[in-house]
Amino acid sequence: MENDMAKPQVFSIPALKRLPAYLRELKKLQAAGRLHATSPVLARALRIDAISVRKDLEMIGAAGSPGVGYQVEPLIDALESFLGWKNASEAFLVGTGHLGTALLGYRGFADYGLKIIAAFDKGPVPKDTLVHDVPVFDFAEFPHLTRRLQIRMAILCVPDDAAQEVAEKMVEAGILAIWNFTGHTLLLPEDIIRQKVNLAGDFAVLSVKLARRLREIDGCGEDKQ
Ligand SMILES: NC(=O)c1ccc[n+]([C@@H]2O[C@H](COP(=O)([O-])OP(=O)(O)OC[C@H]3O[C@@H](n4cnc5c(N)ncnc54)[C@H](O)[C@@H]3O)[C@@H](O)[C@H]2O)c1
Repeated sequence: MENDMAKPQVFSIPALKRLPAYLRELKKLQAAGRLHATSPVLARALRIDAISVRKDLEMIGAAGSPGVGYQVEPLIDALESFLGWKNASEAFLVGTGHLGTALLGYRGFADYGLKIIAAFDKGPVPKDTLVHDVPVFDFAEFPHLTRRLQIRMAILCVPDDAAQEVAEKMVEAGILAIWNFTGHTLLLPEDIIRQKVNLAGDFAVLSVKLARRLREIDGCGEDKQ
C-alpha cells in the first residue's frame, strides 16, 4: 500500500505567488481594526474570484466560517508560518552593482521575512564598506561566513558570465537556495533550490500583449472608418 506521508505535497505555483498579496491585504485589514475577512472581500482586493480565494487558503490549511469569513489574525499567522516568514530568513547577496545595490536598499524585503545580512563582491572590497547599511565583503570571505553564520539562502546579482562559477561556489559553501537575478540559467545539483527572476521574459510577455492590443485598437479603427 502506498504511504501517503511519503508523497510530496504539490502546490499550485500561481496560488503560492498570490500568498504575499493575501498577507498584504490582511495586514491592511488588521491595521484598520478588522477582525474578519470574507472571501469576496479578499477576492476583490486580489482581482480574482472568491472560489479561488477559498482554494488558495485551503492549501495552507485555513478554513473560513460561513457568513463570517476568516479570522484576520490567525490567518496572517497561518500564512506567515506556511511561507516560513515568521522568523526572518537570513540571506547573503553577491554582486553589489546596479541591481544588487537596488535590492540592498529595498526595505520591503523585511515584510517578506527576508533579511540580507551581508553582501559580497569581487575583491578587493575596502574594509568597512556598507551599502544601504549592509556590510560588504570580498567574495573570498563567502565560504567561511556562510558556514559560520549558517546561511542557507543567497541572492545572485553578478554579471551573467560570472553567474555559474559564483553559484557553484555558493553551493560548495553550503547554500541550499539561490534567488537568481542573472540572465544565466544555472546548472546545479538537483537538490539545490533555485528561483530565477526573469525580467526580460516578463517584459517580453508585456510587449507581445501590448503589440496584440495595439493591433486590436488599429483593427477597431479600421472597422469604424
Ligand atoms: N533578472 C533580470 O531580469 C535582470 C534584470 C536586470 C539585470 N539583471 C542581471 O543582474 C545581474 C547584475 O546586473 P547589474 O546591472 O547590477 O550589473 P553590474 O555590473 O552593475 O554589477 C555586477 C556586480 O557583480 C560583481 N561581480 C562580478 N563578478 C563577480 C564575482 N565573480 N564575484 C563576486 N562579484 C562579482 C561586480 O563587481 C559588480 O559589482 C546581471 O546578470 C544582469 O543580467 C537581471
